[in-house]
Amino acid sequence: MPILEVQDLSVSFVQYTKGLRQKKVQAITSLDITMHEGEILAVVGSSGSGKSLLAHAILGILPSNARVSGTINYSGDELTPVRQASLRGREIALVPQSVNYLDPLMSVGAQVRTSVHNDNPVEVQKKIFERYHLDPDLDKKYPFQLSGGMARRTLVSMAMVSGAKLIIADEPTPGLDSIVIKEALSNFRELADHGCAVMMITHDLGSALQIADKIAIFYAGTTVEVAPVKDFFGRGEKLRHPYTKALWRALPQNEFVPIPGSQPLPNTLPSGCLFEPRCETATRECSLKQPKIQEIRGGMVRCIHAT
Ligand SMILES: Nc1ncnc2c1ncn2[C@@H]1O[C@H](COP(=O)(O)OP(=O)(O)OP(=O)(O)O)[C@@H](O)[C@H]1O
Ligand code: NI
Repeated sequence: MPILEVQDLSVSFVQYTKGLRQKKVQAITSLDITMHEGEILAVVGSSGSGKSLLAHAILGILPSNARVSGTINYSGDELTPVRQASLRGREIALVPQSVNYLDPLMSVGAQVRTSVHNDNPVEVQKKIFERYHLDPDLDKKYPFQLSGGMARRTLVSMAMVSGAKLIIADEPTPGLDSIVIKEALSNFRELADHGCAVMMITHDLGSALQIADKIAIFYAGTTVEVAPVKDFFGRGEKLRHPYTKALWRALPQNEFVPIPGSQPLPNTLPSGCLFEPRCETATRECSLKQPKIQEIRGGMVRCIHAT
């Protein structure tokens, strides 16, 4: 049974423009994702593709003006707002993208200790401080006294000690030095090898391929492909979606050619396939309606021409 199953998730925002006129911003459209225990799934997509919103939808921390539809199941049962509140920080932990999520009024050590649920908080906090090269003196300091890197290491520590079964790490490593990044990534691998499911959100396909088992490619608020890491080789012959192939070929170690054009904005989405305006292999049919996600060769893809 999957630990997490997101089906047909859509998230939109109503914005008021001049004269109280309403405008709908469709940030996530019909998004599907499945995760299993012991698995690291990397969610890869460019800025604005909906990665953080997916994380916030799973944790139940979307802003109040968000309109949500679709279902999210955790361990076989629906994640209702009540369940989200009771599982948050315990069974489901977030490493947030912004360091502003630290509580400004609580000392750093206390924040890490309150994240420990199944063990001795004082000992666990000491150990994790050592592991992430956080000075013992930081215990009594407050978030505003930390550098950006220290704050980020604190956030990663909090998820690591939580004992969560599902960890969602939203861009956990920017600004960290390479030793700490390696430590954090090997920690995620260790947790996954002990049965935890880890969702690793990043815009960097190259680093995602180094640690994940599966890659979900996001584009303009939906999953265009979910592929096992082993499919990323050569010229991308095994990949299923034109956007995934283009991203793979755009890596510096491959052809290093950028993809022309840009991702559509949430308030001007095309009515057909969201990638159609930039797709070299698009046909007229592609512009008519958004293709459904389908299973092909052990992966998922949203393209009518995929084989
Ligand atoms: N509160 C909000 N009101 C209106 N639009 C929003 C709101 N929050 C997010 N959006 C829009 O939803 C889209 C997806 O945002 P999201 O933060 O999930 O992107 P992301 O993939 O995490 O990007 P990044 O890599 O920059 O963190 C963006 O276009 C953003 O402008
Ligand atoms: Ni984000």
